[in-house]
Amino acid sequence: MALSCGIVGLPMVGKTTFFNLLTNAGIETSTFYSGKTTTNINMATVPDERVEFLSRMFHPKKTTFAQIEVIDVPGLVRGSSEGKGTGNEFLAAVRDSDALVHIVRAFENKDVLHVDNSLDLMRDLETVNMELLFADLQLIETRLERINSGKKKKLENPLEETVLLKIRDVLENEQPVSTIKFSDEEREAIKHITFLTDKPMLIVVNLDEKQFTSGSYDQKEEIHTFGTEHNMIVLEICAQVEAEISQLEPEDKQLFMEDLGVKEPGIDRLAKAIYDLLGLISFLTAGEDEVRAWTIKKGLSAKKAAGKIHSDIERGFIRAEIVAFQDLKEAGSMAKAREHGSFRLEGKEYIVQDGDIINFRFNV
Ligand SMILES: Nc1ncnc2c1ncn2[C@@H]1O[C@H](COP(=O)(O)OP(=O)(O)OP(=O)(O)O)[C@@H](O)[C@H]1O
Ligand SMILES: [Mg+2]
Repeated sequence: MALSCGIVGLPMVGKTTFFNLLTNAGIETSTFYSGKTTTNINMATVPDERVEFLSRMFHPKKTTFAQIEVIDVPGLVRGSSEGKGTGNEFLAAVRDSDALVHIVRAFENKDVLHVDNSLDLMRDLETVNMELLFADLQLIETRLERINSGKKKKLENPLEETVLLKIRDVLENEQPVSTIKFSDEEREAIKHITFLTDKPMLIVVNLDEKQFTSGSYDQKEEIHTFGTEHNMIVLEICAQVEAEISQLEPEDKQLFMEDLGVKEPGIDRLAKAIYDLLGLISFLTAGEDEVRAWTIKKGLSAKKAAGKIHSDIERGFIRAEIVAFQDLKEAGSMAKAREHGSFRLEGKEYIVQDGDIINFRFNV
């Protein structure tokens, strides 16, 4: 299963524009708030110069980059607890995602209405965070009702109700679930429920061209302080211009990016931030058939990493033959890397490192 991230934010902040930028989906955006209720789901390719390098070296039949599933839901409106708006219902679509990308609007654009009629990043951030919190509260209420409706009660883990009540208290004090320390038993009792306010979150500030090139905008400091205090990465992008640039021919692309002062395209920076946030790394496999990047949790053993490719390789694992990407790149060819003694044979307990190029030896 691919890693997934859900894009949330107020209406008209550039969520779909950002989604298009990441996935090249070309979904129509508009300057007016249509109240559209479509959820867009598509895959974003994680750019990886190592894959490109290996692909040039091996000329494989197939080159496969890592992918991230991106889910774009309609904007959230304040007051879902009082039944306002429809966007909030669509949060169900992002409930199972691995991380949330929270877009806030900094861009000035007279043609695009702001739902609260003014620009205020901190207010907007708060509004959306509160909606996520309400959605979690609603989930708890529904669950508690079901438990207390009698029939189900004896089937459930008796601890579940206690834990839910504990979480409800925290949410009612306007604190996210992520602030709660659970014991292992408590985690176990609620493992079938996922909370939006428990998910790793990335803040993406959507700037206009002027703000982006100058690097300054109102409340910049506040938002970065908020990010630091809440363990959230803050990324600044100019979704609209970057989306336009991403449609250009490669040569023009480079030119316009330099013009805008973009050193790294939005998707590169987002992917890095998400990998960072979730503690992920990539290892690579390379051969004449396929060059491919695989995404795993940091700290995984070689045997477990093999299972990512196929359960047979995990089960029949013998050894992993590994060369670090950097060593191969410096050597220039597999043969040279071998001459330099850069190849290592590692056992099943070896902890896979980012950029390891691995050839698994196995026996089935
Ligand atoms: N960085 C930017 N600078 C200027 N205008 C922008 C920027 N990003 C997006 N816009 C404009 O804002 C408008 C709304 O964008 P978009 O449709 O992506 O928002 P949305 O958050 O998906 O809205 P909804 O909640 O209705 O789905 C579009 O006209 C888009 O071109
Ligand atoms: Mg949209």
